[in-house]
Amino acid sequence: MRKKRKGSETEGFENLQEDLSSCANASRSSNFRSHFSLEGYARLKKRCKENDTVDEESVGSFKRRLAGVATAPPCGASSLVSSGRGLKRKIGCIDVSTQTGRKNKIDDDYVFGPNIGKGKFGSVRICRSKNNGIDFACKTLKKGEETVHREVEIMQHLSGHPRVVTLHAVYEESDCFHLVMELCSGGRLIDQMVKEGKYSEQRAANIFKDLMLVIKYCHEMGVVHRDIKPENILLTAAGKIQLADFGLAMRIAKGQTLSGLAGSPAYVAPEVLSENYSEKVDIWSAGVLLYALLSGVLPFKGDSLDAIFEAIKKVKLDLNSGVWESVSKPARDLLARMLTREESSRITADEVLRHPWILFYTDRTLKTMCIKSKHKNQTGPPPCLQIRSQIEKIDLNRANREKNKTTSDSPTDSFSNTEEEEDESGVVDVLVVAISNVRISEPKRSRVCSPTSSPIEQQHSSNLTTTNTLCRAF
Ligand SMILES: Nc1ncnc2c1ncn2[C@@H]1O[C@H](COP(=O)(O)OP(=O)(O)OP(=O)(O)O)[C@@H](O)[C@H]1O
Repeated sequence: MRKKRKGSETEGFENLQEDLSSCANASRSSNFRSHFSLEGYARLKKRCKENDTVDEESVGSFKRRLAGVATAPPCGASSLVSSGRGLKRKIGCIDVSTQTGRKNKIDDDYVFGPNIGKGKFGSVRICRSKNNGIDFACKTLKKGEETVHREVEIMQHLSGHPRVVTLHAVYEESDCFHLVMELCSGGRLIDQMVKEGKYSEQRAANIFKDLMLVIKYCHEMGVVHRDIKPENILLTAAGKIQLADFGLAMRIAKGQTLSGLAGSPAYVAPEVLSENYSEKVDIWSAGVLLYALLSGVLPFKGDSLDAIFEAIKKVKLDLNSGVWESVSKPARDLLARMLTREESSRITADEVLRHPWILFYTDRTLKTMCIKSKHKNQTGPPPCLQIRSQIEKIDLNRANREKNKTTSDSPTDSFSNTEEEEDESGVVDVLVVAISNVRISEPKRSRVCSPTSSPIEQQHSSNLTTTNTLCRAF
């Protein structure tokens, strides 16, 4: 039987109504806002319960809070720690880092600059090292909630991976922690998505592969992030992603399940709503993000939290019509495998990374094909170049179609189906060539959707035309 662990994340958020209205407002300016607090919802639910059973609930919630602390394995105790980088980081875990901080005050070592972000638990400011003049981001977390201690500990545990925001130092004061982190000066992925709209498949796949590599790393290190969303994906100056905000992250051992309501509504997995879940929730959330990258809209929408949750539990997505007609079948196949409601059938991070769509669209695969083709003494351009130029042509055609759609007032000016179908079959052909040129492990059939027909058909039916005023799309 799986052990259950309860987080304390159902505590501490007062402003559900404020969250709701700010989300509604945000959805007017940018139809991709989706991230009002799930904790607020939990709190509201809890408050209703409290009216009936005040004493019982307060004792219960206190116990749950304690359980959240007590069950998080201490540094170095996780059974899931793989060798290498993570292990090295774990040796210098929170105590050592905090001790270093205790010798000096943060003002001795850094000069504070402007605020660059504000989160639930504190602010983020730029700070410049007095020692070497390098700029960092300093997140100051007020003590009190045990989630704060957990965030510091988990960042220590994970820091060192190239796609996790690096934690350089922790300074502890009587009432707060200062986390000195690598500065991600490229902003947040969400802002880029809002600005640029939907992404080409190649671009989406390259961003997404990096995200899945870091999610896989977290899971191997026994950590569930629980809040995967583009707001928490930062970009370096070079445009590479960095996973940030481990404020809701939890340690999890193999076979354990978690039970606290945590996450951001539009991205939350259905099993979180039943309060019994595992690290697979991150795969679902990443699937929601992939859907948004490829289509420009969020899959699960509603005018209230309850409506969003109903959609997450019940709506069958249609990946066959509308915007999806110009998205390749392998991309839709991957999405269907990630947005599978049955947790045990949902693909793992490793399987996502071995999916043909990821393998095909990421540069490494194209390079591999180039190297292979060199050895084959073929005449004419190597297949990788043919494929690359085909992809570029397809992306260009799509971009042109989109441009024409937005600049034209007349519906008759839109591109014909024939053109879209050509692109579609082009992509499929390209993938067939690619797949035949590289060795690809198929995701284990037993772990993915039901065996009868295409998982895409089984998973989805049209509901995307419903108009919502909240969290519509971006
Ligand atoms: N390392 C960093 N480099 C640059 N900006 C950062 C960095 N870390 C955080 N920020 C900025 O500060 C904001 C808030 O940070 P973060 O999400 O970690 O805080 P939080 O309190 O957990 O937020 P939330 O309320 O969204 O959960 C981010 O959205 C981002 O804009």
